[in-house]
Amino acid sequence: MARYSRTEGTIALITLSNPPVNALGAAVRRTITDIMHRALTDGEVKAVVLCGENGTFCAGADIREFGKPPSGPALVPLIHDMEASEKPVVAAIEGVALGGGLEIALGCHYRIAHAKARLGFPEVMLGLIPGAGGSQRLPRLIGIPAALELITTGRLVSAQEALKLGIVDQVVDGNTIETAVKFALNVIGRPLLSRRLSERTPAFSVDAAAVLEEGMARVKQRARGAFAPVVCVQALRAAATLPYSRGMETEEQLINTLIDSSQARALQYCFFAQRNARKWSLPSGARWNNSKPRAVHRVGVVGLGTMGRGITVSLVKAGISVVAVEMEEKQMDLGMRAVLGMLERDAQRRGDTRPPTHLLTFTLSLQQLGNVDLVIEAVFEDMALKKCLFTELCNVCKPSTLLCTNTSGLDVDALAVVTHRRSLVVGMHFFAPANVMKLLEVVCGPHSSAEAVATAMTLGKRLGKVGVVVGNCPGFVGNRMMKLYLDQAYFLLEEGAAPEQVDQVLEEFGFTMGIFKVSDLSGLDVGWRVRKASGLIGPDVNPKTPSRWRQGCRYSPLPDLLCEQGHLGQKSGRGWYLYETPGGKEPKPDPAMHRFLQEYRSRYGLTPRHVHAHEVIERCTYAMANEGFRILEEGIAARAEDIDVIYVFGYGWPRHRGGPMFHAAQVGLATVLQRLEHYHQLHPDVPHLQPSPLLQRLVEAGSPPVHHWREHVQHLHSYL
Ligand SMILES: CC(C)(COP(=O)(O)OP(=O)(O)OC[C@H]1O[C@@H](n2cnc3c(N)ncnc32)[C@H](O)[C@@H]1OP(=O)(O)O)[C@@H](O)C(=O)NCCC(=O)NCCSC(=O)CC(=O)CCCCCCCCCCCCC(=O)O
Ligand SMILES: NC(=O)C1=CN([C@@H]2O[C@H](COP(=O)(O)OP(=O)(O)OC[C@H]3O[C@@H](n4cnc5c(N)ncnc54)[C@H](O)[C@@H]3O)[C@@H](O)[C@H]2O)C=CC1
Repeated sequence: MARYSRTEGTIALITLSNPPVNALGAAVRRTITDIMHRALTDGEVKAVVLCGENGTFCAGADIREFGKPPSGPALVPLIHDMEASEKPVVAAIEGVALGGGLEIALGCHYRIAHAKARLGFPEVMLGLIPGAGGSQRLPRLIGIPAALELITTGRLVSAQEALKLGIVDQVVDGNTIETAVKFALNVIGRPLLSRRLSERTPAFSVDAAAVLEEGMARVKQRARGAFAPVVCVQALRAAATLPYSRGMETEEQLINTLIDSSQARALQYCFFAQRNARKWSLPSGARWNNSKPRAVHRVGVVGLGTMGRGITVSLVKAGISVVAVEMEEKQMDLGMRAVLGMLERDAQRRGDTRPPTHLLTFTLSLQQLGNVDLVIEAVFEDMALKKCLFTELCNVCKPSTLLCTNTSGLDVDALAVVTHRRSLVVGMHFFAPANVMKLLEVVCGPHSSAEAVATAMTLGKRLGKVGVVVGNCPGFVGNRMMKLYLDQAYFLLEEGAAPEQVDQVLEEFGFTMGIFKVSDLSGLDVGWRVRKASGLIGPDVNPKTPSRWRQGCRYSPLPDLLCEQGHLGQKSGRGWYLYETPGGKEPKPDPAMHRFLQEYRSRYGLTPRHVHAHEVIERCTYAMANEGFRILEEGIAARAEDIDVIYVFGYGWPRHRGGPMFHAAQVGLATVLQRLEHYHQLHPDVPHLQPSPLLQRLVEAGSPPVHHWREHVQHLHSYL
């Protein structure tokens, strides 16, 4: 919990000890409070050094305790007593000093940090503000503008940046604790008044008022409905305008508005869901912690289009050699320029003079893949083409090479069976732009070996991705749910809504972008090709089939009609919205689209009605969650948390709403069930609105918490 020892005769050394990150659980707070008191009252002790065990100072509050009844002493009195002491207290910061950990360090009179340490207030990412004086002390130390930026974004700073900002007094490369002890010996007896941050007054100028006002406007715009960033600005305003003691009262009032909020719960859920996603397991019993990944030094990327380029950039940035293969000269040239441009811009941003281009080889010949450890295929979404390629790759690559596909929804097993190395085939489904988006679905089929899954997950981690292992089915998890979301959005247009109305509601809910803007951005032709390939449109459709009916259920031909007219989205200057030029980025509501929708509705005898915002949200999000329950039941996702991680990191789902499954739980499963029943009654030709059996069973079981849903899956399936 925390250890007390004496060194150099007069120095008390207090070591936090709560692996893995020395989080400040109740027991730790109790111990540290007791031993700090002992150190501060022991006449023989002249100074105190506070450090953490195993190279980590402290990652802040124990997040697992949030939401439970409070126990143990609070941090505020401990920090206050420490700061008020006449004995110098020195923080020796290694690893991280985050949240409550940094608040303790700010209560110390001096801070010495190791060169590799990182410091920050990530509370906002958990739906909170620094609640143990951090919002009042940091601005007194580094000024309002810098504190505003750090607290509202949760950004961590390096030791070097912390030194520049004035958060730490010294950065060391060697032994931090020894340096801190020497430092403490040196400062014994010096006056401490100016070292007590609570005694300082932040200069509140007209400038600071403007900074806070601008900060509030910026934060509100970026927050997408999240409360915590806004409350952070309010806390900083208190720091700037009130004496310290009143500022502390305000901080307490403000954190109390957040601590039990549904947003804080959702964000804290996301924190653990993201970490739990790494803990995959397969039906064979293979797991993340008993499966050895293969070493990957050299990767082949086949296809240098939109996805191949981003994947190549991610790999090179992680220091991995890439052999990029295209099928024709012109595409290779375009791809090569795009990749080099992205790397150049990235190097400039980071202040590097040269991008790591020595890691790149561009070629038109698959033969150059003989020596790669892993291939990522990113050619057109065409099964016949991919099968040919996999057969060829099998002949060209060494027998141990893993063959991965970036398909967005095709059958990974069907590709595995054309190879002589089925166990070495997995999906590595990146999201566009692949060098930016964090999500990686690792698609595991019945043949995929644990080693292949472990290698793909480990490679994803090296690339800075959040990997989630999913089973193989059309669209996997993300795109399978996305299809139903899109269907609902099209149906809402048929029934009377406009694209910009649907998007506005979704953006107010917190999505990064409305679904129609996303569709314009990705290109309407992407889905068009998929629908053609799956026989929903094209020559295979019986000419007697009604236009709004396919495969036994309601179908909307709206996107097909737009594609036929060449309205493909941003790239063609027109899609669901109008753009100034082809390639334009600014969507404008399109009067021609409104006329088109009117004509469409009258052609099919649809009477338009006013669609309420709550209906947009309910139909889109409950349809997604309902499919999520089916996905869980089929074992395509192992946990509801995994589905949520996929939506938060790959589809712009608002993190402060936790993901579609968590959202359903927060709304109440009984309500979701009842609303789905209602919508299904109104639209019996839309089978996916029919409540899934798992949802019904969960409601019958009294709506258990998300972590217990898996226990209600009737037949644990063989996928995951
Ligand atoms: C620390 C990291 C940067 C490490 O990253 P990495 O090396 O990549 O490892 P991870 O896989 O992320 O983590 C390893 C392992 O540790 C677990 N873990 C990490 N951090 C925490 C944590 N803070 N609490 C619990 N567990 C943690 C993680 O889950 C992993 O576990 P595993 O999956 O089982 O392996 C990185 O982890 C990170 O960024 N962590 C989060 C840091 C963070 O957000 N800190 C801020 C926390 S909030 C805070 O500190 C606020 C306060 O302290 C203010 C206190 C007042 C607020 C009032 C609250 C009321 C509480 C009740 C009593 C009142 C007490 C009082 O008033 O004082
Ligand atoms: N675009 C997107 O948003 C996403 C696409 N995907 C998937 O990624 C894959 C690639 O998609 P995009 O990059 O969008 O396609 P794209 O059309 O932009 O690029 C495909 C590239 O593959 C090249 N190619 C085709 N056959 C080849 C061959 N035999 N050998 C070498 N190169 C060949 C083409 O010349 C082209 O440059 C598809 O399977 C797609 O479903 C996955 C996630 C998102």
